[in-house]
Amino acid sequence: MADLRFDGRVVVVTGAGAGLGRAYALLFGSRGAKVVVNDLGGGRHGDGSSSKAADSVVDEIKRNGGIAVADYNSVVDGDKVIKTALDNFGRIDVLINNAGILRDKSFVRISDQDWDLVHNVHLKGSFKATQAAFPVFKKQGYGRIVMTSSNSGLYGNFGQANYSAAKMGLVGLASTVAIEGAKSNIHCNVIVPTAASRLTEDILPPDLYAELKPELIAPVVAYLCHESCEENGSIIESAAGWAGKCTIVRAKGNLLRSKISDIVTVENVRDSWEKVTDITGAERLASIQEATGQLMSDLERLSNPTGPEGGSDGNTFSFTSKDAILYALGVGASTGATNELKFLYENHEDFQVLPTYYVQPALMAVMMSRTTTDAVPGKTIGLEQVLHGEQYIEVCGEVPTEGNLVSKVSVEEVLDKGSGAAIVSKIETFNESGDLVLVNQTVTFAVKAGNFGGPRNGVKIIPTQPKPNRRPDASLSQKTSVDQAALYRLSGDTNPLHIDPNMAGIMGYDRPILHGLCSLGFSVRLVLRQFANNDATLFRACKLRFVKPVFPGETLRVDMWRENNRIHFETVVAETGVTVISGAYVDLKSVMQPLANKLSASNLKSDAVFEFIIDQVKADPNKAKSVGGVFLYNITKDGKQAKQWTMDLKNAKVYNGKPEGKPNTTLTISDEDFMLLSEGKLNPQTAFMKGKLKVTGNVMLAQKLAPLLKANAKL
Ligand SMILES: CCCCCCC[C@@H](O)CC(=O)SCCNC(=O)CCNC(=O)[C@H](O)C(C)(C)COP(=O)(O)OP(=O)(O)OC[C@H]1O[C@@H](n2cnc3c(N)ncnc32)[C@H](O)[C@@H]1OP(=O)(O)O
Repeated sequence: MADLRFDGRVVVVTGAGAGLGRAYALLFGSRGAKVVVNDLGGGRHGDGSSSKAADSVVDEIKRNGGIAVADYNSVVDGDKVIKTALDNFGRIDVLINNAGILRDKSFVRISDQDWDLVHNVHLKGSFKATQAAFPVFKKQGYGRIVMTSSNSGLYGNFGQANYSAAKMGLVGLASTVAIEGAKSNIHCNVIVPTAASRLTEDILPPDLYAELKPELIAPVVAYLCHESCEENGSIIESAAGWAGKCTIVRAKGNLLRSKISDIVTVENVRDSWEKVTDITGAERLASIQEATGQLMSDLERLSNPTGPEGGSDGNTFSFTSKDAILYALGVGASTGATNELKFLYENHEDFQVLPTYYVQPALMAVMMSRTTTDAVPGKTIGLEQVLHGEQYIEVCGEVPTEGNLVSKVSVEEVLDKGSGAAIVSKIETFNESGDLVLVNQTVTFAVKAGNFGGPRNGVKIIPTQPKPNRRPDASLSQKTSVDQAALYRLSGDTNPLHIDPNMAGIMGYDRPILHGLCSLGFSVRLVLRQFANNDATLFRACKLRFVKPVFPGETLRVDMWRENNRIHFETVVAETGVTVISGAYVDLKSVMQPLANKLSASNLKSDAVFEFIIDQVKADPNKAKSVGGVFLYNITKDGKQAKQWTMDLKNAKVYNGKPEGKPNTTLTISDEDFMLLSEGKLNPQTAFMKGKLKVTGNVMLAQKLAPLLKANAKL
């Protein structure tokens, strides 16, 4: 590989008259850089000044065929140092803040002057020079900065309180400069050298001192400043031909209270101290956002202390009909929609819980246990990095419409997906008699938790299924509300990602995203509407993958394909055309047949209440005068009694008598009668009997329908 060169680059090294600074300057000079050799030429305690030190290094560089100029300014006037570079070479690419002095004294003996001088040279000097160079770097979209810290700063050292404080200050300065510069390709790192220099000559033992040649550290600093080096915001320690990255780690720690309403007592702290200070499994946090995210995670856990870690009653999920109704509202059920009142009114003769509500006990159990957060080896997964990846739910027993359910969570496998980890959890849920009634499988996608060496493909994960290769058999759309997530979260998933713009920002979204389970609830409900006449008892199972986020306010279009009792579906955001749920299906116990099939002789002989869909008329938003509606009739086995009917007359206000229908089917009615129908003042059966509502086109439909309705009318 080619040598790493700095041709055309201008490098400023402060304190370059001797020691490390000199070694840096010589190395950069020998690699083609134009070097500004800054040195005030003072003593190591910050006294005096002379041009000698800088001049001799400049001479040395020149003797070796390099290009260099001397600068004698104090770094406290950092802008002047940078000006020297600009005046002589017209640019600056690299700044090494290296200048330093010592004023060692035991802590109580440090005078204000000792403190100020040390801080001025190390911390303020680095600030001034960097601040002067920064706009130039920003303008040219390139810059490399090195701050010089010390083990004395990282760990403390007797007699160096002023120096330690300044050196640790440089770490903070570099961390923020690194963040602010990143988008302009400005990198800022910290070097922690241990070298033989005039600052260390009487501190280190002589034989060790001899081994600590600055020339062994200079290549590390030079590499950090090369355009090919991507390191940014790091602390690199180097000495005697060794280098390693230093980092600050945080213990797993411990919650000091059980729930949000508790206070923290001194005794709580004492009792937790062992866990607070146990650094087993300690982690490096990548950013302040990660720290905030984990804090939010903890607050979440304190606010919902139902799990074993929260400290109360395991994975018991208690719910009433009110909770199920709140959920139904959260996933878009409406009293204005055909046959959905039963999901919203506890006194309805056929009150039902939407089957997807039964993912709630599973999700709550997963969120409240540590099984997911601790699933990836060597990492603790924070709430700020989890997305709902996939979901499977199967109703395998009698689930009550209110009561208690107990769930058991186990992690089945953890998949290494590169960009993240997919944590596959199985949740079995039991009713109060101990019978297994639900099986859920949740795939949690932990962003940036991949590459841990785990398997990529699972054996236990329930697979998604590709959609059939044809146009959808049916599509239904529904717009979510801008407050959809605000409403949905009241059902239990209070993850701030869905309501708090800050949390959304931490996860890289410009606004909060909708709960995956809310999109799932909308989608499955529309499948049930299309193929199960909204009968939740026909639901058996469902599987899907969340492939892209949904934002509250977007319209969900559910495209459906029927293959026997399996309804494949895909959910797309209508406004953008982006697929948000894929590989999905709902398995029904049986599918409500289209009218023509339903009217077959064998069905009529059935003892069961006979239900059928007369026809489905799709609303066409592009045609203001079309009508959307589902005509639903329930007729007893002998076909005599019309038990119930409903018309969904959405978009009907401008109806002109000729709605769009399925091919070959036209429903005809006058404007006036249509309005009466929509207001519930005219019964559809009466309308049909009186010839006010005509079904034409679909001959079979019309022919089979007429005698039935006539028979009813005679009653
Ligand atoms: C502890 C508490 C538990 C908490 C549970 C959840 C709590 C809730 O409050 C959280 C939510 O509701 S979040 C909202 C719903 N979810 C979403 O919006 C996620 C949408 N999906 C995405 O953005 C991407 O798929 C994304 C980001 C997930 C992946 O995208 P990429 O990183 O670009 O991955 P990609 O390159 O497409 O694929 C890489 C490998 O990963 C697999 N994969 C992709 N999406 C997946 C998904 N959704 N689930 C599972 N695996 C997924 C790919 O198949 C690929 O693997 P392979 O190459 O082996 O096929």
